[in-house]
Amino acid sequence: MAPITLRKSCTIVPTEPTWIGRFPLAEWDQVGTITHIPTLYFYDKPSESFQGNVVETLKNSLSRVLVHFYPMAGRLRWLPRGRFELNCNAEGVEFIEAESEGKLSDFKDFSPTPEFENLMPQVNYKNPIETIPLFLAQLTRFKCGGLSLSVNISHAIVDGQSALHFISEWARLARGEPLETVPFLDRKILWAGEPLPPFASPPKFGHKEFDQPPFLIGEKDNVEERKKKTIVAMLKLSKSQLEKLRSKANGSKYADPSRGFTRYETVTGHVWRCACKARGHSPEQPTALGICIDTRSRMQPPLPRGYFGNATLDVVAASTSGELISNELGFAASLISKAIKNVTNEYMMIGIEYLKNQEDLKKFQDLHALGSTEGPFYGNPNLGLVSWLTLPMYGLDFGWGKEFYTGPGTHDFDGDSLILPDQNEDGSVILATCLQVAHMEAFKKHFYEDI
Ligand SMILES: COc1cc(/C=C/C(=O)SCCNC(=O)CCNC(=O)[C@H](O)C(C)(C)COP(=O)(O)OP(=O)(O)OC[C@H]2O[C@@H](n3cnc4c(N)ncnc43)[C@H](O)[C@@H]2OP(=O)(O)O)ccc1O
Repeated sequence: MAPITLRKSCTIVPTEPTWIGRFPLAEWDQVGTITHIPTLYFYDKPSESFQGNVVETLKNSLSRVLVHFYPMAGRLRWLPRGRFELNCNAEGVEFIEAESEGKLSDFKDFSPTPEFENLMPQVNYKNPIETIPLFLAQLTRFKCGGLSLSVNISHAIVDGQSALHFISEWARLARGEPLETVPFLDRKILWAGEPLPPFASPPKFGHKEFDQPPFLIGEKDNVEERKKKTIVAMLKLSKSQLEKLRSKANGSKYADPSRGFTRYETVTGHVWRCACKARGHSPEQPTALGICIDTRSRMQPPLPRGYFGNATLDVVAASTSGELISNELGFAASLISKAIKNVTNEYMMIGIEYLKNQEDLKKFQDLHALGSTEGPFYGNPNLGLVSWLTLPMYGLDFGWGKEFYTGPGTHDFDGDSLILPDQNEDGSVILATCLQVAHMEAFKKHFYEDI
């Protein structure tokens, strides 16, 4: 791919004074992925009808949106016992301008490749955490007049729902529209920095997600698996392939006829089985599947509209490869469905209480990007499949039209997978999966042949 030249980098601060001070974070902010998550938006050359200056439009609206979302302009600060808090100090976010000699058509299918790295603002985690911006954006202009906008947002501050809330309000302000949903900033609603209310009766703990996920039989840790070379594939399932899989799952004795399996349960069950087959596990191999749940509507009472933070919880479905493969698809889907149903208000509160009582949170933090060998690992023999099916992913219009392609940035950790709706809105879905190179071809074969 043609080289990309970084032209300018600047710090954007809120356009008005914002609240300054210590901002306690919730337990869910401080566990799981605490590094940045990149996403990329590609735009055709802005049409003549767009009168403004692209860079100035982006920068001005960014500084205005930061007034409402001022935590994004702050910095993290480590606390004792593997905890951290936010310092709301309005130090700002980073905005980078770059140029490419290439054309957008050089990207064949926009599958994340190592070249994507140059389109994304990089974060150096070797720098002290207090110096790292929580939001970075890079605008790259291509020779053909097309643009890419990549944003890289700290998962320690927000989950997918809140990240997309922030970005879409940024775009609204850029278009000259008012804010649609004022962010709800107070994380005390999730007991950030505060004790939980007492439980009415002694809580029953059944949280498998805090256990170490299984290792490959014969290995005493996951060190070797973490070192294996990985590759990403974007695999499309058409509407008819989805329907075929769903009727297969719903036709099984494990299906609940009153409800049927959802797309997520069906596809995730299928992916889990295919991964076990492709990895060539022995039948007794234990395997865990990580499921990310948005708790906003599951909490009692539900979290306020616009809750801005991390409100997701990871839960686990567990089985053995032999059980998953020898049983029909409905079996895998039913394990996923049960793990999700298990998440009641009490379950979530017990989980938060458990984290509050931990001596150190480091072992629950996924510091992949730091090359750490600690933190949960959902690579072989496990898998993590996050749904982006209902995230408002598409249609980011800053005034020169919607993007023609949006996608996740690079992710190169074995087992990390996402399922997202196809941008064409034709009822198909895309699985973005990262597996070991040694397993990917067999996985693809099963993924399509076992439908
Ligand atoms: C930091 O910067 C970032 C971050 C990110 C991204 C970060 C993340 O990945 S955080 C995690 C994002 N994902 C979630 O939060 C998961 C949300 N989904 C759930 O919690 C789901 O409930 C589930 C646990 C995955 C289970 O899903 P499902 O089996 O589909 O069951 P239901 O949710 O009950 O749905 C049933 C049925 O209803 C449809 N539906 C539900 N909600 C909606 C909706 N809002 N709109 C339309 N339809 C909805 C659902 O699709 C189901 O129907 P099907 O036909 O699909 O069966 C990124 C970028 C950054 O910068």
